[in-house]
Amino acid sequence: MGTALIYDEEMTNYKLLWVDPACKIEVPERLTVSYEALVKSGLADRCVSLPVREATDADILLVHSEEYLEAVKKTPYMTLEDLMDFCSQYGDVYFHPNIYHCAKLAAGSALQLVDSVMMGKVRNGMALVRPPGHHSMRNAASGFCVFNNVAIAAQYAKQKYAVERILIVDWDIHHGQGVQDCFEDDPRVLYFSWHRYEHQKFWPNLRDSDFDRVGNEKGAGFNVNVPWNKVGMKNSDYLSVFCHLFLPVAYEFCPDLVLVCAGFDSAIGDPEGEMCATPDIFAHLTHLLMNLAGGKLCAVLEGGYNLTSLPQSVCQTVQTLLGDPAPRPANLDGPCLSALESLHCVRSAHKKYWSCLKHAADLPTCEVSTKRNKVGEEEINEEQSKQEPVWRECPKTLPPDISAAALLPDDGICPERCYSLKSSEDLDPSIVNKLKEHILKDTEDCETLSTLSRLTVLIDKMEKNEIGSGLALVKDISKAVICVVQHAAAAPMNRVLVVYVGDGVVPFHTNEDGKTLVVQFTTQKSEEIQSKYLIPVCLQKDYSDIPGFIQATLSLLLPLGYEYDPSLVVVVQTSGCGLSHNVWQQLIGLLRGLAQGHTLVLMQEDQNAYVGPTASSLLGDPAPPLGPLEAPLPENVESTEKLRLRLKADWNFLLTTGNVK
Ligand SMILES: NCCCNCCCCCC(=O)CS
Ligand SMILES: [Zn+2]
Repeated sequence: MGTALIYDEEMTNYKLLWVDPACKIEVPERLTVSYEALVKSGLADRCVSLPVREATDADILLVHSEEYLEAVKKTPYMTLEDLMDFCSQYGDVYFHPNIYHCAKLAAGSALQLVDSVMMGKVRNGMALVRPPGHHSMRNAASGFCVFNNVAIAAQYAKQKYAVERILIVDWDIHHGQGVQDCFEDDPRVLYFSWHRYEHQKFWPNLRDSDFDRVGNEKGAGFNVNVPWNKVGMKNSDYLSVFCHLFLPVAYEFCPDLVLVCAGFDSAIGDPEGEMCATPDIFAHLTHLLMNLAGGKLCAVLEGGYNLTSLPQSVCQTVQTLLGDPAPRPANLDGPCLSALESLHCVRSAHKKYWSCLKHAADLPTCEVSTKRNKVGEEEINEEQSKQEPVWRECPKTLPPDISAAALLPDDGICPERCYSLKSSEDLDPSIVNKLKEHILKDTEDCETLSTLSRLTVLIDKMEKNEIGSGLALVKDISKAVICVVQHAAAAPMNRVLVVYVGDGVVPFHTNEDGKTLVVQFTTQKSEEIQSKYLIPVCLQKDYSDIPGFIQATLSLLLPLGYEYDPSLVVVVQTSGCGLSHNVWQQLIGLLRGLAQGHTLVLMQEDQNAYVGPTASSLLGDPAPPLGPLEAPLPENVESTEKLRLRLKADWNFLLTTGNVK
C-alpha cells in the first residue's frame, strides 16, 4: 500500500494584504517550496496523488460553532477595512477574500487523508495545506489558523469510522491549544504536544500549555504537554521525549489511527521556534510512529516558516512515510538539562494515569527548579543566537535496490519481495580462507562454510547500501554471530549493535573499544554489569510480559541505540525465547530506524515460522498493533529501572530527570 500526497495550488491563493509583523511569515511560498522540493526529489511521483475537497458545513461544525462558521462565511465579501476589522477580534491571524475557500480545502484535505487511510486505499499520507489549523478554537481563529484541520479530522474519524482511539502528535513548535480545548475531556483522543513555552513568556502565553494540564475528568491523562523552557532544543531532546514519554504512553494507549499536526517550525532556522533540531529528525519521529495503529498515519502540515528547512523537513517526512529507511542521526549528544527538567515534570504529572510511567520520579520537591535557570546551565549567548543558523542538508539517499535479502537453507522458501542469497553464490576463495583461519579452524563442513561466506557477502553488500537488510536461518548461531560481528566491526568506522534475544552466553566478549555494543534480553538474573558495552536486560521468567518487553525496548534499547548510533544492527534470536510474532515485529520495526535501516536478523534454522514476520518488518511493513498494554510486571519494571539508573552515568540518553546526579 502506498503513501498519499495531497496538495493543490489553490491553497496558495491568499496572502496578507496589509502590514502586520506578527503575520508576515505565513506566506504562500511555504506551500510552493515544499511541493516543488517533493517533485524535484522524485518523492512526489512515488506518492499516490489525491485530490483536495472542500470540507462541508457539517464537517466544520464537528469542531466549530455555527456563529463562528457563519461569521467566516461573510469574509469573502468584505472590503479591506472590514477584513482588518474582522481580524482585530482574534489574535495573530489575518483574513483574505479567498481564505475561507482555502480553509475549507485545508480541512477537506485532512478528511481526504482520513478516508483513504481508513478505507485502506493507502497506508499513510501527507497533506500540504494552508491555512494551518491547530490554534483555531471552536469560536475563534488564532495563530494563522481558521478551521482546526486535524481536530475536524479526528472528530470525522470517530463519527464515520467509529475509531475507538486516536493519537494526535503535534510536533509543531507552538502549542495547539485549539486541539487541546477540543479534546481535553475526551479519553478517545490522546493529544501529545511539545511547544516553545519559556515559562509562559512565549506565544500563545497560556498557563494551559504547561505540563500540569493533563486533561479534565474522563479525559485526565489524555492531554500531554511538553513545554520547552529554552530555545535551542536539538535532535537529542526531541528523541528523548519520544523514547521516555510519547512512545511508552502511545504503546500503552494503542491507537487505531495516528494524526500528526506536522508543523516544521520546530526545525532549525525557523524564526518562530529558534530551535536547533535538523530536518532529518523528522524522518525518525515519523518512523517511530509508523509501527502504531498498523501504520495508519495522516500527517497534516501546520507551521514552518524557514523556506529552506521547511522543504527539507517535508521531504524527510514523506520519504519515511514511503518506507525508506531514516538517515543515521548526526551527532546526538544527549538531552540538555532544561529538556530533562521538562521531561521529568511531564512524566511525574502523568505517572498516575499511565502504568508505563508509574515508576517515574516524583516532581522535585523544590518545584521552583523548573522556574529558573539552573546554575551552570549555559545560556545561548546573545550574539550567537543572533547569527543565522546553518546546518548540513542531509544527503539525498536513494533506497537500496534490494530492500531485504534472505539467506535460507536450500530447502527454505524465500518470502516474497525478498532477494534470496542462494548457496550457489560462488564462494569467494579469499573469504573462505579468511574464515578458515579465523573461525573454522577445525570443522571443514562446507555447509557452515557456505553460510558464513554468504553472510560476509551480505554484510559487504549492506555496507555498500546495495542491500538494505537481511535475515538468515543458520544451524550454528554462535558461529554466525561471531563471524558477522568480526567481519562487520573490522572496518574502522563501523560500530555494531547486537541485540540478543534469548538466554545463553553471548559467544564473544565486547572489548572496551566500543566497536560493538551488546544488549541482551535474558531471563537469567544478571550479576554486576561486566562492561559498558555488554548490557543484560533481565526479564523475569519468560517473555510473556509484553508490556515489560516493550517498556525495556522503548526506554532502554532505543535510547541506547540512538546514542550508540551503529552502522549495523544485528538482531539475534536464540531458539525457544518464545517471543510473540507481533512483539518481534515491533522490535525489528523500531530498530530499523537505526543504522540507516541496515538490520541483519540471525535465527536458528528451526525458527522458519519467524521468517515471514521478520521479512515483513525488514521491508518496512508496519508491525501489527499489540492492543492496549496492561501494566508491566513490577519485577521487570524494577529491574529495568535499576539497570537504567546504573547505566545513565555512561549513557546520557537514559536520563529522564533534571537532577542528573
Ligand atoms: N503577538 C506577538 C507576536 C507573536 N507571534 C505569534 C505568531 C503566531 C504563530 C502561529 C503559528 O506559527 C502557527 S503554527
Ligand atoms: Zn507553529
